[in-house]
Amino acid sequence: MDYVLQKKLRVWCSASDEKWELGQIQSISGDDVEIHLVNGEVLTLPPERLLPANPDILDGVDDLIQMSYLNEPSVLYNLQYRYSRDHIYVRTIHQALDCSWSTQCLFICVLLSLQTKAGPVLIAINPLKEVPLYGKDLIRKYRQKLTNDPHVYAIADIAFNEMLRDGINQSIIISGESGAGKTETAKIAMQYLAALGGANGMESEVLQTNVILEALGNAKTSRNDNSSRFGKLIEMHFSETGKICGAKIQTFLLEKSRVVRRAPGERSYHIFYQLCSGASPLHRKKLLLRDANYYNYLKQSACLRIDGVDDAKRFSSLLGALDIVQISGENQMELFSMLAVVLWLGNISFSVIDNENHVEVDSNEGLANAAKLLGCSVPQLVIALSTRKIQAGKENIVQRLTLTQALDARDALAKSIYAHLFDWIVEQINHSLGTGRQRTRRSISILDIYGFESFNKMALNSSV
Ligand SMILES: Nc1ncnc2c1ncn2[C@@H]1O[C@H](COP(=O)(O)OP(=O)(O)OP(=O)(O)O)[C@@H](O)[C@H]1O
Repeated sequence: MDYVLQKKLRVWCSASDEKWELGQIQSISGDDVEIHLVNGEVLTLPPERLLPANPDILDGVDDLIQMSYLNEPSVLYNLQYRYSRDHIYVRTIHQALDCSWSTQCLFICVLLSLQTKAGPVLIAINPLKEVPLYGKDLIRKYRQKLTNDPHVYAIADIAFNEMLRDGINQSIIISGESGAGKTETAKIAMQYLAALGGANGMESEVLQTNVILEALGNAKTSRNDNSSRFGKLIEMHFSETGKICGAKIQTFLLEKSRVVRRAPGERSYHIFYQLCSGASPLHRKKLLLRDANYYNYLKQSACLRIDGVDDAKRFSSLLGALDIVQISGENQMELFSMLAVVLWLGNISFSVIDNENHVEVDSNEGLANAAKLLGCSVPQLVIALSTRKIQAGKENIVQRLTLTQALDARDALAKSIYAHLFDWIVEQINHSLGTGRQRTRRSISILDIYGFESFNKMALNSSV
């Protein structure tokens, strides 16, 4: 900073705690530094409120390491400079990731290609609009090294080449706040790897898994219309020649409570709305299906639609993806009927029958349809939802549940069915993608998970 003061260079001024302003030092008198801001204002501040700014020749550099000063305002200015020109990617290295600014930038994803140590890092700022940065032509350019611009493709390319060259598995970690663009970024990386390793149709199977996982594991939240409510690790396996020969998906921490409860304005998992609006008349009849607004679990948060999203169309894409991933027609029907069970469970109600708040199950359509789809009798479901068995000595005593307990039991059953369904579909996908059949020791894993936004708590070297 002494040098900057001496030479009267450009500085960042922190006049208030929230905002940094760019200016040029005009004069120094004791502890007072007079700065002319870019907007014409003149400020007088002590040196500790100033940080050195980079010369304007470095405005918008595509690698943060090229910057002379790597302080918070300089980095944020660089990101904003590039972002306003639709350059949403910036390269850096993990040592340069300073938690003071990285946790403050809302829309940031970081990709790491790890071998035994942390590899290159890419910062992506969500454009929240279509940008002309993707597609076959660009994939070819990155593949043929015709461009060196920072990009997810470049990161995937490094991972791919290192895997092939050294025969060592690679990992790409994607981190960022909700809505930062993690899932989209993971898909872009997968598309690049699929284009490189495409051979026998396995690549389209791998890509279609996203459609299925998003239908079952994503939902509209207040921050993101397509928020992943689970974490996932996708392992793509390659042959010695770099062809995709299998994949394995691991999922973590599905938000089960969303099935039965959520904040107003948010939705449950997309698949429920897709099923209700897209199922064929035959499916509707078999599944005893009604419209989404008929189901308590869906209508409670007063949000049945997402602007610009056609749930029926998405359902037809889902059916296509289930076929491509080779989920049999029978298994698809099992999946849909269990989803219908969950919906009907939410319509089951209870009546208090005594002054101790004990209940009996109301005999309604929800009860009859849930029992029918579950393949049990109505009395069996009534017992399961309104009573519990307690062992007293050698005897089993059956106790009626109170209203709160019965509602909890019903919701717990719905959540448990959904969570098992989610795990089951992932198992089916893994089976179809040939997990474990070939151990090639060549894989690229892509981790897309929320909750790693705080880089000061994240040990990059140990997180894979
Ligand atoms: N590269 C991109 N180009 C265009 N739009 C994008 C891009 N990345 C993200 N988006 C937009 O931002 C939205 C949110 O992105 P995404 O769902 O990937 O965020 P996320 O970090 O995975 O959020 P969550 O943690 O809630 O799942 C996307 O639905 C898409 O509209």
